[in-house]
Amino acid sequence: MKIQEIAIGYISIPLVTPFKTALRTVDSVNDLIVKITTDDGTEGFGEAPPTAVITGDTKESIEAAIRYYIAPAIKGMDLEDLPSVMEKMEHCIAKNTSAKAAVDIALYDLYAKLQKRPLFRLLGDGKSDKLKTELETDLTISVNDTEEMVRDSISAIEQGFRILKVKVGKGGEKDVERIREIRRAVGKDVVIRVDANQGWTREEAVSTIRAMEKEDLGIELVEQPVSYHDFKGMQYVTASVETKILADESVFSYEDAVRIMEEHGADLINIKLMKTGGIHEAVRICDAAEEHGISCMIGCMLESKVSVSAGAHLAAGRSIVTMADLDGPSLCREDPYRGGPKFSGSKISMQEEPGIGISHVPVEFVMI
Ligand SMILES: C[C@H](N)C(=O)N[C@H](CCC(=O)O)C(=O)O
Ligand SMILES: [Mg+2]
Repeated sequence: MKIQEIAIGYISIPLVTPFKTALRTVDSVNDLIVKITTDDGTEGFGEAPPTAVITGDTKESIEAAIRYYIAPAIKGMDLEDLPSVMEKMEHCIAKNTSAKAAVDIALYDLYAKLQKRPLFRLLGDGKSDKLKTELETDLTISVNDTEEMVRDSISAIEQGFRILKVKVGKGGEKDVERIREIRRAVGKDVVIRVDANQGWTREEAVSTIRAMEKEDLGIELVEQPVSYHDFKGMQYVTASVETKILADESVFSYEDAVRIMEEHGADLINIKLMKTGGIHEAVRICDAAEEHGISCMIGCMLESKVSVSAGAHLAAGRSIVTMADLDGPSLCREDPYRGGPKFSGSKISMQEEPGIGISHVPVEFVMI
């Protein structure tokens, strides 16, 4: 099957509440959607968010990378030789991981449709007994005043979430207060993950995490305590606290992941398709993590159901993925799509439709 047409469009979905991290505040998802059609008329869909503060990718740069570099490089190629298509895409332009992810997701969607199999079954690591048909995602609690975060946490529990991903990174002592009050309000059985989004210095990270340990706040993990390029800082924090440290913004590529694993820059890794440039590189990271015995999370940026579903397929297929931060659709006020995994509160149920499963994408596409 040859790649015949590539088209792009945009989707805009308001969020239930503003999404606030140490890095940014946003109140809607505004993502590029890509549609790729093969010469037999099969369609595959992908998505990319412009998360400029993390990936460096903007709406304009994502569109330009696809229009002027990726599309001309891969049009006409045979999808059955997927590794060659991926190699061509990787080398036609450096970085631009969100643009690559959107195209990679659409290509994997098509590839699995051509095999008439759901993507998660194709991505399985051979341990068929480990394939998951249901995932549990956490829900993000934005960083705000403590009282508001407590209210949001209680509301998340009332909606059926049992795992909270609490955003901090805005003042160490204040962050300890935030987590203390949330723990007090939700009780001891709720899992609390803490994400500092690079908001602390090394010293602040260690003293803040130790304070949480001293108060026995029961934190499952702390995500990206320090700046993404402070590798020594990541090593220092990981070695200095009992709590597990999860690398997010520090790991984009396979090489980043291997360095973190071999040089103890973190205990765990958060794989996001928008950082890896899609499923192809993400699978390589899962393979390496398996070799090193390092558990992974599959996370998402502020994305809607097309690309978050692709992340769910990867999480379901790979046994080394033990945690899901795939709450993009839950943060959106509406679901404009049809088909694909079912997102119902904290539960994500995989379906047996071929490909990723998304069948209706209400976007005006323009051929490029
Ligand atoms: C949406 C997801 N739960 C999340 O928190 N992702 C962030 C980055 C999201 C963004 O700024 O778009 C993360 O894990 O750091
Ligand atoms: Mg994070």
